[in-house]
Amino acid sequence: MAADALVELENVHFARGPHTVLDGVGLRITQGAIVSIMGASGGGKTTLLNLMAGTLAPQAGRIRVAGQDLQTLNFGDLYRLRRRMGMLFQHSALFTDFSVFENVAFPLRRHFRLDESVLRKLVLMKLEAVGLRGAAGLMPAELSGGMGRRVALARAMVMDPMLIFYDEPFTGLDPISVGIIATLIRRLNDALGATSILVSHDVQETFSIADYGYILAGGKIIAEGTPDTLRASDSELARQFLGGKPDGPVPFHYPAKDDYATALTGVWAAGEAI
Ligand SMILES: Nc1ncnc2c1ncn2[C@@H]1O[C@H](COP(=O)(O)OP(=O)(O)OP(=O)(O)O)[C@@H](O)[C@H]1O
Repeated sequence: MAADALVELENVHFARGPHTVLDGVGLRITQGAIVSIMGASGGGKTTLLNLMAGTLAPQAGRIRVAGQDLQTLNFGDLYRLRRRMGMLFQHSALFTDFSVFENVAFPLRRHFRLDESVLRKLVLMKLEAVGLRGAAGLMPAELSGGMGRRVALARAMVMDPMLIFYDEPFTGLDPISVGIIATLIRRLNDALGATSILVSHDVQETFSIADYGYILAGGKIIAEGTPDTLRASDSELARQFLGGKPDGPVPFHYPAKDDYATALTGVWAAGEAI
């Protein structure tokens, strides 16, 4: 593995039954970077995150994280490695019966036996970093969507992870909250000396904080580079995706057996393709 690569995938194949999701994916994520993974819905981005986190295993290829080959790790070593990873999902997934403080404290309580005073310090430090120390005593139901996402961010960071996965962290937020979350992702990544991998459809916000990006289509990486390189990509697929164009290499129309005029006059059975 190259000296400064924290995550490296080589020729990774992953299928669900007969459906190939990833077809020979290779990528290299540099230590300290924020890297975005983009692509059309259902293209395998979340699958890719799960493979890097070791919660799914590929049918072929290699995945190395922090110099360790995930496929050769035993359960204990994989568990220890995964403890050094943080995750933030689209739905903040806060525990509704726990206060903000207890939500953020949860990973620490689960993995360590800490004095309450130490735990309190660690939790409040992370809540302060996301601007919500004052909300420590609130319940999740009392938070706005943006606040909830910030609490989830504090929880994802509370163990000082080396690697943080974000799956659609901006979805469902107003533009101000999106900007706050994006800024926090960059700031916390740099303050913790972490590496972040970000799946998002929000091209503008993602490119404002990402150092490098990959675009996934048809199970393969079809473009990669800095945000500027990707914006200037001559790949039609990349341009269609980044420009949000409804038609292009990914067609607007679901494939049909007949042309439109024939379909209007034809007869067909229920469920038959027309
Ligand atoms: N648990 C599962 N069982 C069966 N198929 C699945 C499962 N999870 C995902 N898939 C399929 O794998 C493919 C890739 O899904 P994945 O969620 O990785 O895509 P994605 O790019 O993250 O999509 P989106 O942007 O919509 O979240 C899809 O065809 C999806 O239907």
